[in-house]
Amino acid sequence: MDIFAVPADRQRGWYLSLMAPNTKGPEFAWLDPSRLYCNPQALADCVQDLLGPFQSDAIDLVAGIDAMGFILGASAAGALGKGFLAIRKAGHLCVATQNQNYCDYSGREKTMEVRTDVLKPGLRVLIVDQWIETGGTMRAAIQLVEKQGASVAGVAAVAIENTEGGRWIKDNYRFSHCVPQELQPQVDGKRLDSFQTCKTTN
Ligand SMILES: O=P(O)(O)OC[C@H]1O[C@H](OP(=O)(O)OP(=O)(O)O)[C@H](O)[C@@H]1O
Ligand SMILES: Nc1ncnc2[nH]cnc12
Repeated sequence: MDIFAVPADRQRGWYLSLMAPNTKGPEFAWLDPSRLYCNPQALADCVQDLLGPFQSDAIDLVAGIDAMGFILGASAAGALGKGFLAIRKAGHLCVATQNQNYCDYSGREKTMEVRTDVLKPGLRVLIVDQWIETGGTMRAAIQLVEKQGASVAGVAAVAIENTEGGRWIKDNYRFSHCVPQELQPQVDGKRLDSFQTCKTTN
């Protein structure tokens, strides 16, 4: 697989085939999307697809979730000409923070935090993360933004799995993702046909 190759037609979600399957076992997420960020056209198209549904929406600030959400979030902020707020896993920020406990796909209890000197009522925030599986992580980020009185303008991730938490997000917020309808069953089944190519050529 040439990870820098770009197909001539660049069909919607073409870059999703750059995502790599988990080869390390059940303690890890079932795939790693981050190889697509190495291809500049893939990253640009992914960010454009994430921002498409928000074209006519007012967004004041983009928030990205620690860690991989920083990459897409900061890219989206740059594309929009807006600032970027880091929502962090707890224990890193040396300033006053508000915390939120949550549970993610790993089943482990976690805490995330955000600084208290940026968010305020009236601020419209687009929250970006790499992936939404159970939705626990994104829900915690939403709670942090809303607890400080800001509003969630939308939620964006490469994929939103069809889980209870994923559906809750789609039912309650404006959202975007990059998965074409015909690929969604593969995402929900946690196995992409494109993994076959990874296996034979990597
Ligand atoms: O919907 P959920 O079940 O809550 O899972 C989604 C979260 O899990 C992944 O991050 P992870 O914590 O693995 O960390 P990383 O971003 O540092 O890779 C992903 O990027 C989301 O942040
Ligand atoms: N990065 C990721 N890839 C796939 N599934 C996930 N579930 C949570 N994070 C994920």
